[in-house]
Amino acid sequence: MIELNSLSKSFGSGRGVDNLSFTVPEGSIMGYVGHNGAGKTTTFKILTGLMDADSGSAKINGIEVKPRNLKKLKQTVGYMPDIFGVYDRMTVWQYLDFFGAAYRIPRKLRKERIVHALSLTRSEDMVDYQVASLSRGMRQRIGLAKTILPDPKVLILDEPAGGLDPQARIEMREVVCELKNLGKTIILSSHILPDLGNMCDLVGIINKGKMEAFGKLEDITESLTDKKTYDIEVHVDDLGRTQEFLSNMGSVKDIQVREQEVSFSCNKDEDIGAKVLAYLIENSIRVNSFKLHELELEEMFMQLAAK
Ligand SMILES: Nc1ncnc2c1ncn2[C@@H]1O[C@H](COP(=O)(O)OP(=O)(O)OP(=O)(O)O)[C@@H](O)[C@H]1O
Repeated sequence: MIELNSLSKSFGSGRGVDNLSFTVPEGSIMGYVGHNGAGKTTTFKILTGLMDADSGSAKINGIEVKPRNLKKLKQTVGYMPDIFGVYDRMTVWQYLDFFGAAYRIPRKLRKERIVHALSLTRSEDMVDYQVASLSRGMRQRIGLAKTILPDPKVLILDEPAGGLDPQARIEMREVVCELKNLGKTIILSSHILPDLGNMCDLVGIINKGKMEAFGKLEDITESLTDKKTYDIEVHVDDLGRTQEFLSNMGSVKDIQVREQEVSFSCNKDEDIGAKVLAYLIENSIRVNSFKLHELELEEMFMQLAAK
């Protein structure tokens, strides 16, 4: 479990983080979302003991984040920074073996751990590759393999999918979900917002050092909207009539027409979707699809960041 309690850090005139409090239960994934400079890396550096907070406190699996607990924290937390050094002249195996030794994993156990880390990150094929020759996606996977070598219970991953193409992002997401299935507690930051929506149990949206929203994605979405929006796809010849019917219905507002789609909104508490659909069908409108518009993480983020 990761617990932050009124954590603050400022850099002179710089912002850092301001009064952050949140809890990530054991075995869950939290997605940490924010623009560049929002305060994600600062949070991570404080949690991993690389930087001291000005005030507030934090605990990871019951261990207080304090300089005197640094050794215990290192055994509990694996941190993958957004930019990490790779030792270009080594092969992947040498690289992992080097870090395994640095983590003081006994030589006998090291081989087994490296094989396991390579298998979890689907990097077995790369063992003999020179680190210098790896693509960005491969490097990220090797970086993650290195992070999980000492088998930490908690993982803090700064932009693990940063700069990856869509296929590599999907693979990274699958690897992270597998780590969760092994019982790890994970915080990861990302700018790839839709990816986070699918995999995270909790989402935190940070803006200018302050947590603007934290919780389950559905709950954040719910709290952000005071209206419901429906998207209706109709036959192209029925667009005009659909618009006309909708504008004659009470409670319907914000009607918009785009290509083959018409959207409209109503108050959050009003349940008029079924009524509108029945009305359109009774009037021979050829409805291809009729659905409630889910607020995308991206849209939500833009709303909060615009504050
Ligand atoms: N060492 C430092 N000295 C001065 N200001 C800093 C320092 N580290 C961070 N900051 C400032 O604190 C704020 C938060 O930075 P941080 O790196 O935590 O953001 P971030 O959300 O991780 O951004 P990115 O996505 O670009 O990594 C920024 O305004 C940054 O300029």
